[in-house]
Amino acid sequence: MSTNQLQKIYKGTIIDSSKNGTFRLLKGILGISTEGKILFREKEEELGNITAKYNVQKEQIDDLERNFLIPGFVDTHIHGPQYKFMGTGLDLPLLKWLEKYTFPTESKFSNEDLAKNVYGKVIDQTLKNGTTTACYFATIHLTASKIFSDLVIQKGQRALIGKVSMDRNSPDFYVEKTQDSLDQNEEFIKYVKEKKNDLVEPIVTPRFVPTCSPQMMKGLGELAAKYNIAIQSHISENVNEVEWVKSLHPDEDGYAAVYDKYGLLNNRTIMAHGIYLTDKEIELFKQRNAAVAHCPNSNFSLSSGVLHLKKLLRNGIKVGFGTDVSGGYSPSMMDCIRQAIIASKATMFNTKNPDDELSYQDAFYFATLGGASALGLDSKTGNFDVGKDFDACIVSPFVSSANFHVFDDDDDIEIFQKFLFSGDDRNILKVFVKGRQVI
Ligand SMILES: O=c1[nH]c(=O)c2nc[nH]c2[nH]1
Ligand SMILES: [Zn+2]
Repeated sequence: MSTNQLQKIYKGTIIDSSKNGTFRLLKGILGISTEGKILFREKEEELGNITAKYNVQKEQIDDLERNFLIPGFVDTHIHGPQYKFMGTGLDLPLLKWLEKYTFPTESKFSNEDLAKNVYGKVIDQTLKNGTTTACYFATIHLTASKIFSDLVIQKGQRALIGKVSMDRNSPDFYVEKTQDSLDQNEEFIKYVKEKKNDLVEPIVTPRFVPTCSPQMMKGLGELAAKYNIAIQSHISENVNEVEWVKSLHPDEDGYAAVYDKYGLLNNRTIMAHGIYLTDKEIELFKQRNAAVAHCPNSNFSLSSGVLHLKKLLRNGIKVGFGTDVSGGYSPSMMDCIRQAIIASKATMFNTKNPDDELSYQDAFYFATLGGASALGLDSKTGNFDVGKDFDACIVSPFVSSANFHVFDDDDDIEIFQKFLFSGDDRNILKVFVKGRQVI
């Protein structure tokens, strides 16, 4: 291997999860290539051999000292435009919340200046919080969605972006005609694909069954198949929503069956929430190898309910974590980790089964590699396996502004837990996506 392929070596504490979800803490070295890929992941003792093999220069070695390296977070469900009202309007349950706050705000994204302003800020804010991959909903507006994709590319985040589709049961100021929507979706898909940016992809995005007619869902299923792209939507988040879907589709065998009928439930599908999925629907998810985005902050904030995460996992369902800004009030995946752990404890209070609790190690996995797998991106990101892109955060537990302190007798695992539960973006010093420093 020629020497110019090696860009940099990080030496120090490297924390991630293995493919099977095992928590790993390595005192080691991580080699990054000039293309931003991971060249090697070795124990520190190998530094001498590696130095000789790659003719490493001193200035190529970055000693992390007491800082540590973690994979960037993967937010599998976030609404870019809703960043505008994040932290407000959490007094209503889903359907009323959509009507009173969400649709009026999203409808304003016909304004390109507003789109530039809000989309720029949500990308900056999530990157600052260590989210290197985000799966975004935009709005129904084609131009604003294009602006969103341009900004993501410019700022260097890895992302899936969907122009939202909705042609029924929507206010007259925020609704599309079916064929117009399908045409504009196709234009958006082509627009993003033609950028040939290997970090950003389009994703087919029916808002949810109540706002999408059968013709719309059928057309979107066909677009996803034609362009071989991913699909995202919402499912079984709220009891009234589930009842509504039943009344709209009385002949179908459940909410998941409606998506399935229109080709929207497959191994590139990620559905947010899934709190009220029946056993039969979980089985259908399993058969289709579809994923669930667990959004605990939103589930609490909109009083939707508590997902029985471990039940999905025991049934072999792929799961990622999502902030669901702004049903969720935090853009941070560390908040999501904490709320997922709390949600699992709430489940355990009911079931009395200690195995229903989520460990911090597992929560960290779902916020990184688990999310990448749920989005079909695990060959590229999610941990520090050789050959993947270097999507990472350098974390410092020692910044003076931090929300916690480290004491002399704290070991690495304790320091990591302090960061995970009590830390925040002040501890995230640098963020990289495919080797490019984006923060
Ligand atoms: O949390 C949610 N946020 C939304 O914007 C939405 N739309 C449909 N269902 C939804 N759930
Ligand atoms: Zn959502």
